[in-house]
Amino acid sequence: MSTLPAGYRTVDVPAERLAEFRGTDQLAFAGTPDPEIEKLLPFPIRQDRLMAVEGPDGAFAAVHGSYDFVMPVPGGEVACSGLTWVAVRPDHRRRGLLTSMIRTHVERSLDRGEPVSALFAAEAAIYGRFGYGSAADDVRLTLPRRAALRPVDGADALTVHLERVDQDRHGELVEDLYVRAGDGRPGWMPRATPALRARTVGDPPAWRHGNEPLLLVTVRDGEEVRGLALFARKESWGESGPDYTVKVRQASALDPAATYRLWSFLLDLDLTTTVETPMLPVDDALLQLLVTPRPSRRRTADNLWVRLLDLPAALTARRYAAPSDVVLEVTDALLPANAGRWRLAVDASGTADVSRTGADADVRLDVRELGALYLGGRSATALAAAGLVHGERTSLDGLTATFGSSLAPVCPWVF
Ligand SMILES: CC(=O)SCCNC(=O)CCNC(=O)[C@H](O)C(C)(C)COP(=O)(O)OP(=O)(O)OC[C@H]1O[C@@H](n2cnc3c(N)ncnc32)[C@H](O)[C@@H]1OP(=O)(O)O
Repeated sequence: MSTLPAGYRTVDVPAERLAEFRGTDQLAFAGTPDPEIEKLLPFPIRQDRLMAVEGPDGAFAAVHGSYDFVMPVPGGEVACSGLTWVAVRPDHRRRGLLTSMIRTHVERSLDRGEPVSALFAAEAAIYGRFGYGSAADDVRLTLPRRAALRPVDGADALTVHLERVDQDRHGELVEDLYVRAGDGRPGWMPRATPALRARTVGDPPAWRHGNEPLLLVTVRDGEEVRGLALFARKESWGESGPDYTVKVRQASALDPAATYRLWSFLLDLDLTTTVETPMLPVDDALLQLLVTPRPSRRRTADNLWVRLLDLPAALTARRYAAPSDVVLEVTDALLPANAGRWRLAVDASGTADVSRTGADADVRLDVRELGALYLGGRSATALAAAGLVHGERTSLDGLTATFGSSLAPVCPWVF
């Protein structure tokens, strides 16, 4: 059902209108057209997953797209429609164009058999109204040079190698280490296409903001790469000498020794005084290794927002941490098929059976909060303390235990 004002219509985006799609996005985000970026980095979204809204003059007034991710979830994975490139021209905003695009997005995602959608929110206040719940946080640390790490056996035997990043040669290696280091962590989206991998290692001059060209450091056990980081230094000279900053784009390690070796290299580069980490999960090994876990600066932010589109398919796609037999009463203003009472029966193996029931509800919540719980990074008990979930304390604690994940969810790159 369209909510568009008169004169507007939803349209596909043919190849010949890709420049107009980009231009609409740039108008909304104050972006600058850059042919060099377009040459170096192929457009990352499949043509058939781009949509636009035409205004009364026939030009694009709003656009959006989605990635076809396979998102890790606790104990499994799920087809996930990664909403992105959402943009409404400033001269067409607050007329319901986003609201209409969200309807298009959820309908098309469901038609493709994608039970879940996820996104990064440009502004955190936008997406809750559409049933997206804040499902993960990330932390970024600013660390002083030589921040000490607790020692790890075996780290001294590892070697480090430094080279400039080569976009053509290094994409596969960087992605391979990234996926293996993720180790099934919920939300850890793979960069499955060549276009996304190109962005991971891409280094167009317009992205550098005064940094040197991107570097790759690998940590090796003999010839085997056990860890790597993408980073660049920013030159700066103060009154008392060099004051460079190390900006780390990605850091991936396969074991504690490689983690130690990688970060001890990044934390003690000559001429530098400050190291900025990439987005890290809230339980990242670096946070455990720091002798003084009080960085110069620690910023915690909302990471993935998750929306259940097909409730039973989404809930059965993941495994659960504890057996359960609970009745959930769910509200969903946008997708009534998800609303009502559902029995979530989890067996000893963590496998769920989800079915409609007429039984009394143990826990009442909106689909937004179910999305927040989905990746295992939120507590039903804590959400209830904020008045967002309702039920007896034993039911809430049980739900918290059932939905929990041993690894905190995060996606360490923005899509
Ligand atoms: C996943 C991503 O791609 S995130 C990127 C989102 N894009 C941007 O931030 C780019 C700049 N901004 C824009 O393009 C637009 O202003 C958008 C997409 C944020 C909103 O588009 P609009 O067409 O104006 O939204 P629409 O008119 O459908 O508003 C729906 C509701 O959301 C609210 N809303 C919209 N944007 C915001 C916001 N930034 N903060 C808080 N509320 C918002 C509206 O007030 C409205 O509320 P109501 O239903 O109570 O009246």
